Amino acid sequence: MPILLQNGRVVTADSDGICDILVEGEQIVALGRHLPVPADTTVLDCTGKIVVPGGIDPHVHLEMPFMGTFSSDTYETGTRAALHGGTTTVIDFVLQKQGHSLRAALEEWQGRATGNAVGDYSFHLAVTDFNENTKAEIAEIVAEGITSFKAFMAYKGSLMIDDAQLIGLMQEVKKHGGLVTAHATNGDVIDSLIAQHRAAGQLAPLYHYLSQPEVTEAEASGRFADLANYAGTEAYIVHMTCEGALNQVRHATRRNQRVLAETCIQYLLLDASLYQHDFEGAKVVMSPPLREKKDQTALWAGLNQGLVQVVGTDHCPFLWEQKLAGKDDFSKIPNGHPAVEHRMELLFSEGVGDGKITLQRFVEVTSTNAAKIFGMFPRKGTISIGADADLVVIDPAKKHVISAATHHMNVDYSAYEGWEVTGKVETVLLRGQVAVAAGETKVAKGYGQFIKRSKTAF
Ligand SMILES: NC(=O)NCCC(=O)O
Ligand SMILES: [Zn+2]
Ligand SMILES: [Zn+2]
Repeated sequence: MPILLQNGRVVTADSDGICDILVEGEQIVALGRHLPVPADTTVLDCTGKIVVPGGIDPHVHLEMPFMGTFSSDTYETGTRAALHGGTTTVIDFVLQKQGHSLRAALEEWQGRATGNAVGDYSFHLAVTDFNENTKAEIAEIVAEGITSFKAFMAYKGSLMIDDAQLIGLMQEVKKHGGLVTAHATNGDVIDSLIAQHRAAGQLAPLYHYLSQPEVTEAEASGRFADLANYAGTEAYIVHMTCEGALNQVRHATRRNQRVLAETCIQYLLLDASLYQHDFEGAKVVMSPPLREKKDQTALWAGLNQGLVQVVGTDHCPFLWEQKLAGKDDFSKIPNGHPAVEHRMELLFSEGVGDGKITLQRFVEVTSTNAAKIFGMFPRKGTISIGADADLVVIDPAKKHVISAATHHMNVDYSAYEGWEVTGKVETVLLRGQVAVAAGETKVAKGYGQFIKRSKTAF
């Protein structure tokens, strides 16, 4: 049955105006003022509402085996929570196990996702062991629509690759038209600082933060950019937190190099003062850690300067009970925090509402740029005829309070507990189906599809 979204303020990365949107099947079939209403059409009155493209969060970890446990959102709970916050597509990281193949890891992740996802999803492939066998697998992975790869420059012994592997990965991925992304922090220096703090009996969450000073991220970001420049590849830095790392991107642009950057909602809104609160700080133990106010200012500016193209979440929730594994030693606290549900509402409220970014920038950094960078545009990331009808209707004036008691993520706390935000995701369409309306999920487990991506870069 067709759906007509009538009279909303429809905002894309390059347009903004009152418009009707007609949806038939999975796609948008017409756009315009006062569109005729075909028989049997469901009409959604969007007067006074803002309609934006479905959000894309290119950085999530669902049911990820990590630090001796699994992140607590499954494909079902995580993609459902994402939909409630207007994120219709997520890109998760498949992690190769060192000594094993990329294929084995991909099959493991497909087993968790297939038939379970509520919202759409895709995969990046994290190469944790680049060798001749892995190298030979890259071409077929790209051909299957997994066109982005990740290097961890930290987490030695489980995920980290060294610079020799990194340059090899860049060269191979380049051959096949893919994109290399990196968790760009200096793992060796971090491990050394962790060891120093532990030896001194400094075991509280604060020392997680102090083990990853800004220089560890700035140095690795610069090294990643330099190696990509040598290899002649584009580079994408995930979860950038600080001014020092951003300056490395700025430096790269001066030699006309394309280094793309993603920050995450928490780095724009939360800061390192949260680590002072004894073990409570474990809720926001993540890598890299939260930083300082001056870094938040630099990141907001980076969004407006076009140096930071994407706001993701690095959604990687752990239940409080899981966090307690590090009660007596910060290095055992599972790293990560929950955010996938609130990225868009938080950025709308604190970014657009507070005048830090425009509404069109909001659309770019929550959806369009990720669709372009990761090869999903114009199927995803915009509102145009022929695009997937992934649409988010926002009531811009509605206030609501974030709480673990009401969120949909499978985690028993929120870093944003009690925050009042202005602007509420009211209705969400995913591929032509109403997926969320008035706080209820309208699509079932299994509705979410794997999205095969093209090689198209930004
Ligand atoms: N970020 C984090 O703390 N956990 C997830 C793994 C990663 O992205 O580094
Ligand atoms: Zn990371
Ligand atoms: Zn991550």
